[in-house]
This record gives sequence, structure tokens and C-alpha cells, in this order.
Amino acid sequence: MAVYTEVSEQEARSLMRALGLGEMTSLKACAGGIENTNYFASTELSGQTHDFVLTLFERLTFEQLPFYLRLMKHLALRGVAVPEPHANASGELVFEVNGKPAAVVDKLRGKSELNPTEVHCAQVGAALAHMHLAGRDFELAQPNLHGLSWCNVMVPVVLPHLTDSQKALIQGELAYQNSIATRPDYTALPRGPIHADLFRDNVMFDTRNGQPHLSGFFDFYFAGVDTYAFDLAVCLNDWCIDPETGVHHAQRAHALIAAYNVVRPLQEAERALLPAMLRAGALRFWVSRLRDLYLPRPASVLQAHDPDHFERVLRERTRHAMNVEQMAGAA
Ligand SMILES: Nc1ncnc2c1ncn2[C@@H]1O[C@H](COP(=O)(O)OP(=O)(O)O)[C@@H](O)[C@H]1O
Ligand SMILES: N[C@@H](CCOP(=O)(O)O)C(=O)O
Repeated sequence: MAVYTEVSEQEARSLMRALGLGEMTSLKACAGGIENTNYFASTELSGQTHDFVLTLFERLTFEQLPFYLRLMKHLALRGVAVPEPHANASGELVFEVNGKPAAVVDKLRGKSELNPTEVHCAQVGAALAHMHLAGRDFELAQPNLHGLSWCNVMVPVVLPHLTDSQKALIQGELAYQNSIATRPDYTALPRGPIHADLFRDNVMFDTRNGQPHLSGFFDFYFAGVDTYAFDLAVCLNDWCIDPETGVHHAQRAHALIAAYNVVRPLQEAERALLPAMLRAGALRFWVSRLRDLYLPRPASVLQAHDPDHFERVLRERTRHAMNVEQMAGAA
């Protein structure tokens, strides 16, 4: 369970009252997650129960948070299935709890699907495309803080912990991504606010008419302005990969890309650069997992994700540089 900062019932109750969300009836520390402290809080308001998530941000600052929370609000108000953040009487979305910035958002129904089928992947592709379209008129801009510049800073930090073979892979990939970043076709790619971490554990599904139904996606705290193709690649690297081997899953990729394409048709340059973005996504998460493993922060309990997985994904993505058609089977 990732609880870095304890919150008392009294503190949570006062916050819920201040936000006009009713009288708190339960508060539970939330298992899962590695980045922030999360609690589930239920309240009663006008005889009805409401469920919220109280997040204390362990890494992000008061200055950085309005971008994420206002983006979530912006998307929620445009019908994208994301948790809506709640404001106080002054319209603020970020509060102070135990010296940490904090926010309260709606709790999504359902649970995450760790063994997705094509049905789940198609809904994720469509939801991501809806988010990209709905985010186009979002007024704030912040770069992806875990993009290539960050990789350039972090790779030298994790390098001393790697084997010679890993060093060669990570440095070679960084050089490749730096060369891609200077290309005119890359700089012209469509971009806007992206989720940048839309993994299986950040999407909830419930059941409607006996079928899986995406109830929403959350954890926007890696969001930033970057290319839509990178966001798509991050998804494909998680939803359409065998978790044991890192091997690409063509049917699921076809479902995800096809559904994305229906909502927001991919441009030719996005299709052409998707293989490079798949490598960029694998590099980014390999680096962050290496950092979490070798430079951990103090926590009550910490579950670091396995960096070797993304090393395998990166090796697979460099070995088999498929174009979109090959990637998606018969797309
Ligand atoms: N809005 C939400 N609705 C429902 N569950 C949520 C929501 N936000 C977080 N959770 C739950 O909390 C867990 C940890 O959240 P996450 O944002 O992944 O944490 P971290 O940022 O610490 O990695 C998730 O796996 C999920 O079960
Ligand atoms: N999705 C990332 C880790 C980010 O953690 P999250 O719990 O906030 O999604 C990874 O798998 O490395």
C-alpha cells in the first residue's frame, strides 16, 4: 500500500465539509499506486452516499498541480470519462493537507482489467482519442515532464546501476530518440495534452448489459503536452504486450488502433513515426522504473515496478520495427 503521508479521519472530514461534499462516513487507505498517497472517502449528502478519492501529492508541487486538475475538470466537463476534481468555495482545486498539496476527485466505478481482450483495448483506444480531441482547447500548457529532456537527465543517473549490455541499449536508444526529435516530420506531429501513463491499472471497467464497459480513466499526474502518437504508443506498450515476454500482441493492437482511428484519424506522419514512439515509450518507463528501484523515496510500503519488463519491451520494439499495418495485423 502506498501511503507516504498519513491522514487522520478528522483532517479528511474537515476537507470534505469545506468542499461541500457532505459528512464523511468512511476513510480507507488505498492499496496500489507508487507515486502518491491515496485514500478512499465516502460521504453522505442529502441521504445519498458519494465516493471520492483523496490524493496527497508526494512529488508534484502546488504550482504544478493546477495543470493536471484543471485538465481533468476540462475533460470531465466535455464528457470524457475521467474523475471530476472538486473545488472549494473559492474555486480552488488544490488544498493543503499535512503540508502536502491534495485534491479530491470522484471515485470511478468498477475495477481495472489486467488481462484485457480486444474489447477492452478498443474502448481504451476510443477513450484516448476522445481525450485528445477534447483537450485541444485546454487553455493551460505544460510540457510532458517525463519526456525526452527528462530521459536525457535521468539516464546518466541510473547508468552506474546497469550492466554493460543495458548501458549500450539505453545510451543507444537515447541517441536514437534525440535524433528523431530533430526531424521535421517529428516536430510537425500533432500534439496537445496527453495522459502519458494510460496503463491497465489506470483504467476502470464495469459491466453494462453483460459486456465490459470503460467507466473511466484516472491518474493524470504524468499528463503534459506532447505528441498524440507518443500517448498512443504508451498505451500500445502496455495494453498490447505480453506482460511476461514483452512481445507485441497484434490483435489487441489492431483493436486499439482501429478504435482510436475512428474517433481521431491518425495522420500519415503519426503512422510512420509510431514505431519510434513505441521505442520512446519503452525507454521512458524503463528509466522511471530504474529510478524508482535504485533511487527510492521513503514510504510506509513501496511496490517498485519491475524495470526488466520495459528493458524487454524496448529490446522487442528495436528488434521488430513494425509499421502500423504490420503492428495491427490486417489493419
Ligand atoms: N478516481 C479514482 N477512482 C477509483 N479508484 C481510484 C481513483 N484514483 C485512484 N484510484 C485507486 O487508487 C489506486 C492508486 O492510484 P494511482 O493514481 O495509480 O496511484 P499512484 O499515483 O500513487 O501511482 C488505483 O489503482 C485505484 O485502485
Ligand atoms: N505506469 C508506470 C508507473 C506509474 O505509476 P502509477 O501507479 O501512477 O500508474 C509504470 O508502470 O512504470
